[in-house]
Amino acid sequence: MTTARAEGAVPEAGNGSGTALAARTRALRKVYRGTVAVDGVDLEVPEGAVVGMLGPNGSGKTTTIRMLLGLVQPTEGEIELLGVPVPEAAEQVLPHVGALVEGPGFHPFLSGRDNLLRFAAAEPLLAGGELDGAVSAALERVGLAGAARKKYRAYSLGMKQRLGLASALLAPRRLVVLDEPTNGLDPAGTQEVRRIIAELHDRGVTVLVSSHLLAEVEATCTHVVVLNEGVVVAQGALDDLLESGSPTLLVSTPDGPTAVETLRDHRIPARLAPDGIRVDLTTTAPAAVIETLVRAGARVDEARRERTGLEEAFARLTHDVGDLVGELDTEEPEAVR
Ligand SMILES: Nc1ncnc2c1ncn2[C@@H]1O[C@H](COP(=O)(O)OP(=O)(O)OP(=O)(O)O)[C@@H](O)[C@H]1O
Repeated sequence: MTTARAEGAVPEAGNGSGTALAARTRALRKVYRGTVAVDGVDLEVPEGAVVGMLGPNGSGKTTTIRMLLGLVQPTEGEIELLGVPVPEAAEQVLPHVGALVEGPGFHPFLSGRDNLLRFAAAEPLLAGGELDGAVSAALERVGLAGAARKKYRAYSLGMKQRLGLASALLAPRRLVVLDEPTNGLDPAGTQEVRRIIAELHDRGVTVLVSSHLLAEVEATCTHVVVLNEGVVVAQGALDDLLESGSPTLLVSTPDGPTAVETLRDHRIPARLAPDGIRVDLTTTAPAAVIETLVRAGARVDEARRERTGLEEAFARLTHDVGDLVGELDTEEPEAVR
């Protein structure tokens, strides 16, 4: 992780706890007319980290992010941004926080550039003489310089998303919060978001990014927080999460169902995978798995050890697919969005 200094001025208060956190919540809860959206979330976003927020639909990601930014009032709980409590000190801290959330309120009949100029004028960290330069730099950074004079209503979904990103980057930030930043972007746009996140990270800016794209999170984030039904089911360094799963052996075989049944008979947990079967190696060595299968007459085309992928860890934590070591489900695992 980088130790580079963050952009911009440092807010006066620090959290004084030793481990600096750019954002943290305690027992954060939100209930919407009987629906518990967020249920006691203790979030920790270390300074300088790129934290990916993952979770199935409706798990509370957007609600958590909107509470952090003061856009939704919590039912209960505490929030600190950059070491100071919000909403109490929101005015002091929010200028240091850039955000991309749904519905940023751009004017449809103004150009992208003029929309950004309006936003820039409201940035306490930008002086009047800096507005033009800040807007040009932000447009350049998100690849919109060529379409800066086009009306917002003529923008494609991807261009609108880029403009939202540009508004998050208008002023120097210490924390940037991005809710689904790659929504509506083509592969090139997705690549650019990845580059922008890496660039922010290099400058020491903390990034909190929600995403459904597990591969994206695996490629860009240093830390992960996984939400399920409004509850944090895992958080910490990405590498720790990836290492926490059981080692598995991926066996390519045309005899999947029989192979799984055979292994179960030998008390070796396994389940069907799209490309063969996945076998839990917690208590069994790969050689014993292969020998058991071959003896039972199952064809083994290939066998290789797998590092636990984020998708596997995510599925395990949110129970979106059959539990590898639990009751065997011979149906295809449900796809993870
Ligand atoms: N304004 C609202 N009024 C009522 N219920 C809401 C509101 N916003 C969210 N919810 C409910 O709160 C729960 C969490 O929603 P939230 O949008 O935070 O989840 P999410 O993880 O961001 O989902 P997605 O991945 O689909 O965007 C859901 O059950 C949702 O229906």
